[in-house]
Formats: sequence, structure tokens, C-alpha cells
Amino acid sequence: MTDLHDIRYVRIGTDRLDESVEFATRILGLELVERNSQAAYLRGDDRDHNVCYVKGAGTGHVVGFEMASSGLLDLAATELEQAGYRVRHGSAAQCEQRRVMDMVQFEDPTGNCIELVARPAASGVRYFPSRDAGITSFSHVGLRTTDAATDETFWTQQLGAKVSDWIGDAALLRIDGVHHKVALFTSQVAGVHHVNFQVREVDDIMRSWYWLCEQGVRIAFGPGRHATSGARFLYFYGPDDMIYEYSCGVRIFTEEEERVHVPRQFPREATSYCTWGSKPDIAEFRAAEAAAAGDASNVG
Ligand SMILES: O=C(O)c1cccc(O)c1O
Ligand SMILES: [Fe+2]
Repeated sequence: MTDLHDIRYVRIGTDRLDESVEFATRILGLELVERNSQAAYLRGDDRDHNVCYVKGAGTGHVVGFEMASSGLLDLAATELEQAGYRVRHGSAAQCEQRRVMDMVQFEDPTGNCIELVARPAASGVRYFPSRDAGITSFSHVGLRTTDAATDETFWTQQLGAKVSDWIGDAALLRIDGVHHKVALFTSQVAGVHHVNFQVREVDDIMRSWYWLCEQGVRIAFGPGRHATSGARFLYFYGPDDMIYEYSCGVRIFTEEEERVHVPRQFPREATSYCTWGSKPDIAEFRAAEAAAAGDASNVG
């Protein structure tokens, strides 16, 4: 089975390339690594880049995962093809745009564009943030799903991810010891729902909260604490209504815990998303809440 080594990047098509770069550097705190007429590369850790904004909203969203070798990448591609998925092999130009040696591209059942890459560029230069938000690494993405059960099966059976916990039908999926690197949220469309960066400590979350409010940035959720991963969090909106999340203290399983962990089912309630009582201004999280309220009223 496919063994995703790590999440590597997101590519976000946008009609607001300049605005996205401005937000990512001045507000979010990423470092601009490279900018050309078609794309901008940014990062929040020592890897070559974690986020690439691409000119044109029509380009859509892509999530890239690193495979440990080109051989494992080829094997994964073959398995996907044998299971009936259409796999496109990256051209030299596509590999160059992603700073990788090898890549394949396919879609999950919802239509999210996923890329597997091998030998992505390392960087000999350390991450130097444009704003000290306390970012330590790019960590996970929330993905939209139009059929949570079907996508969960694809991610677990085909891509080897494991469910750490559910909130309602939303699966939080791990590919290594970190509680989740992908989460699937029911939505009307495909695409990236949110992009998560780990920050060093809760002080960074609170410092950013006050500062983002002062800057007039629309807060989406938090400050709060996730019941599932235990992480303290803050979500906010960027250009194109893309949601960015800072969090710290995400649960990391030891090898033993990882082996024996049984996913927990959290109900679709506000307290499953935030144990502190913060209420989400995020449709996909609120919708779950509203649905739960609707179900509850039908029960009586
Ligand atoms: O960290 C989590 O557990 C979490 C839970 C719900 C939604 C998220 O985005 C999360 O990151
Ligand atoms: Fe998240």
C-alpha cells in the first residue's frame, strides 16, 4: 500500500496573486522564496517551499505529498492505475515548477487534485520569516469532500492514511506520528479548506490573535483548543476566503501509541471542535453544528 512520507506543499490558483503574496508575507508570516510572472513560492519551515500561489483561479488547488523514493512513487502510481484511477505523469516543466525530480497527479473521489512527488528540492538556507508569527512548520491541510465516507475509504485503503479521530463524519487522517496531516470536511465543492502551520507555543497564538484583530483580519475560529488533537488554535481568512490556521501542541503519537490507537468518534458538536467554547465562523464546521442541532430537534 502507498506510504505517504509527508505532506509537502499546497498549490493555490488565484486571480489575486499580488494580494496573496502580500497577505502571506505581511500577515501570515511566510518567507517569499521566489516570485515569477506565473507563481510565487513561500515557506514556513526549512523546506524549499510549502505554498505556491499560481496565477489563475482556474488552476484550482493541489496538495502535494512526498514519497520516500522514486521507486515507491512508481509503485504507488501503478497501484492507483490498477485500481482504476487515471494517473498523469508530470512533465519536465511540471516537475520544475514544483522543484521535484518526479511527480504524478490524480484526483480523489471528490475531485481534489493530489500529487505524489519524489526527491523534492531541499534547501540549504534556513527559514527566515517576514513576520515573527512563531511558525515552526507547515503541518496539515483540511480538504473538502462531497462524500466523506467514499473519500475516507480512498485515503485509507488507497493512500494508506489512518483515521486518528472523527468529528461527525469528518476524518482526521495521519500518515505518520502526527495526529493528522489531512482532514476531510463535508462541503459542496472540491478544494483546500484550510492550510495549517504549527507555531511554537500558545503565546504565539494569543499574540497573533491580538495583532490580527488590530490589522482588521477576519478571524474565523478561536483562539481555542481542539478536543481531537489537543492543539491550541486560531483560524483566520485570507484572500479568496482561503482559511489559514495556526496551531500548537498537536498530539504526536509514539510508535507504540500509533500502533494501538483506536480512532475516537466525537459528536458533531461545538465542543468537539473547541473545548474552550469558541464558536466557528466557518461554514463547514458550523454546518456540522447546525446539522447536529437539527437532528437533536427531530429526536424529541
Ligand atoms: O487539530 C485538530 O484536531 C482539528 C480538529 C478539527 C478541525 C481542524 O482543522 C483541526 O486541525
Ligand atoms: Fe486544522
